[in-house]
Amino acid sequence: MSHGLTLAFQARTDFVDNGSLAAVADGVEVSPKLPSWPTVEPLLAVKNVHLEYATDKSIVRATYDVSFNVYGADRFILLGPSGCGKSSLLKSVAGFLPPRAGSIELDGQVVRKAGPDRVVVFQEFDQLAPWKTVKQNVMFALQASRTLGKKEASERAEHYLHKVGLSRFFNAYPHTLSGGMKQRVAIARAMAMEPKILLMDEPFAALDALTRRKMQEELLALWEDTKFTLMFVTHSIEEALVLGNRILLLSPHPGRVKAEINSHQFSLDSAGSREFQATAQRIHHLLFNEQA
Ligand SMILES: Nc1ncnc2c1ncn2[C@@H]1O[C@H](COP(=O)(O)OP(=O)(O)OP(=O)(O)O)[C@@H](O)[C@H]1O
Repeated sequence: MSHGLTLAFQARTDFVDNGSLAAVADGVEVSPKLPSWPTVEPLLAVKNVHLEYATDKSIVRATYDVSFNVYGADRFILLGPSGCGKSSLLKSVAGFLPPRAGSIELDGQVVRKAGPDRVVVFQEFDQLAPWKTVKQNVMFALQASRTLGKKEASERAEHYLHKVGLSRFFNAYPHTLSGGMKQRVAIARAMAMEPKILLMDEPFAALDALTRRKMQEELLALWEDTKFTLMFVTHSIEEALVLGNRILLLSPHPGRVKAEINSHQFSLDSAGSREFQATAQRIHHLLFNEQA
């Protein structure tokens, strides 16, 4: 299956990269100052964001001066070691964690709180209401957010449950589903909201390797189908390369931007290729501060 993006996309990502970032096309080149091309507005603009948590004893800095842009139909990956602030950035974009400094704008509007235009899928299998059926879980989000009335919510829920292969499970309760099926419900519920950006925080990390691979295939097939905008957190280099068209590399705690990489040329089929392995190796070096 091919999920590479068009040449137009390639040009776009190249000219919008910040010259101060190490933009590593194919994992190798640091971008020079680029020529002035027509401007394409980002869907999501994260500018100089510092994130902090105040605990009883101290202030924990989660990220330091992080900037990046996400464009429509990007599969944008946040990749970095444990504790570098990936989930915190996702939470901040979702509107749950206000930046200590800097700004986050979605479609030109400053993000100040959570909203139905940003929906998060988490890693945990207990994201679903256990007392509601699969279909009720999907409908609930649509109705509670006043996105749709009951009839339309029912139709939309069925539509997205079909898409994730759960047509036969509308009336099942979450405890009767496997981990992969629960994640499919969570994905259907999020997609049914038709958010401007779908936020995923290591959604497949708790699944066994075979199911994880299947879910990656399914997510890419969904993306081929609807070309939604995705921001996806992982600490797996392989998962980042397979799923993403652009990858932001973050340094260890507190997270800073190390580099931005174009990875649209890779697919699940290329995972064993020499180019894929070489790029994975270079990312590893970049992440851990070794000579690339
Ligand atoms: N609620 C919180 N209170 C205090 N500190 C927190 C809180 N949540 C996260 N942190 C701290 O912020 C930093 C970034 O955490 P975050 O969970 O965003 O990292 P991460 O890159 O997603 O890690 P992982 O890959 O392990 O999930 C860490 O030092 C973490 O201990």
